[in-house]
Amino acid sequence: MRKVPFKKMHGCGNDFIIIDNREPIMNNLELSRFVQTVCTRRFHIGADGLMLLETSHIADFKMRYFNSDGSEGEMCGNGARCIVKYAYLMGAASDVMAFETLNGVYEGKILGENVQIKFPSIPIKDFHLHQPFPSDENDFYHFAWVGVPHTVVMEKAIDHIQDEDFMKWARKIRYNPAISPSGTNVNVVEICDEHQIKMRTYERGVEDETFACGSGATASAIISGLLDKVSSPVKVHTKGGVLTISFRITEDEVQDICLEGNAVVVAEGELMSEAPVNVSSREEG
Ligand SMILES: N[C@H](CCC[C@H](N)C(=O)O)C(=O)O
Repeated sequence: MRKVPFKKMHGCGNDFIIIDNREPIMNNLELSRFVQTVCTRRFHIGADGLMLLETSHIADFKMRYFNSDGSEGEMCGNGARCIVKYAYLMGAASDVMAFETLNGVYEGKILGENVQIKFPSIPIKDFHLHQPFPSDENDFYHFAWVGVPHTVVMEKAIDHIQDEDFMKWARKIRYNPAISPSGTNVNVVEICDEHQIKMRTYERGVEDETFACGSGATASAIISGLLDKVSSPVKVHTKGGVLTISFRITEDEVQDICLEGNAVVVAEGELMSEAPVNVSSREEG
C-alpha cells in the first residue's frame, strides 16, 4: 500500500490536507478520485480541500488547489494562507514568499501565528455591482472574480437564516449559469459597523457551507467598501473565526489587497492512498 506524507491544516475552520509534491509522488490521472477519497469526512481524514506544493519556475513554489469534490480550483484564500505556512515549515520558502496559482502569482508573509496573502490588483470594472437576479428583478446581487468567482448578497441578520434555507437559496445561485457560467461561490453578508462585517459562505466544489472562505471574505469586504458601507481594514467574522482584509480603492483599481488570519497545523502523518471510500454503497445496496 502506498503511503503519502501529509499535514492537516485549517484557517478559521476551512480545513485542508497538504502534500509536498516537489518530488512528484502523486499521479495526475488518479488525483481527482484520490482527493475525493481522502477529503470524505467520517470515512477518511476529511477536509474542504487538498493542496499540493509543487516546484515553480517563476515563484518560490506552486500551489495546486483541489476542492473536496476533486475539481481543481484556480485559487483559495484560506488554502493559500495554510500552504504559505506549510512551505515555510517545510523549508520551501523563507518568511516572505511568492507563489504561483492558476490565477497568477501571489505574495505570502508569515506574521507570527498569522499569515498574510497579498492579492494582485483588481480592475474596478471587474466588480459587477447591483445585478438584478435573473429570477427576481427586484432583488440584487454583487459579483466579483477574486481568484475564483464570488456572488455577494447583503442581508440584515444572517445568524437567523436557518441552515436548510441557506443551502436551498445558495444552491440556486451557485448553479445559475446566468450569474456565472463556471458556477459561483455564494456569500451572504451583514454589515456590523464601518470596520466589521459578518458572513456565511456556500462553496463551489465543496457543495456545502464552510466555516470560512478567504477569497469570499476578500470579495465581500471589497464589495462592501465599493458600496460605501465599510472602509479598510475590515474584520470579517466567519463561523470559524476572524479574517482581516485591507485594500485601497483608486479610480480604476482596487490595490494593496491583503487577507490575514490564522493558519494552524493540527496533524501530520501518512495517508493510505489505496483505501477508497464508497459513501453511496447504502443507497446502491
Ligand atoms: N475556501 C476558499 C475558496 C475555494 C474556492 C473554491 N470553492 C472554488 O470556487 O473552486 C477560500 O478560502 O478562498
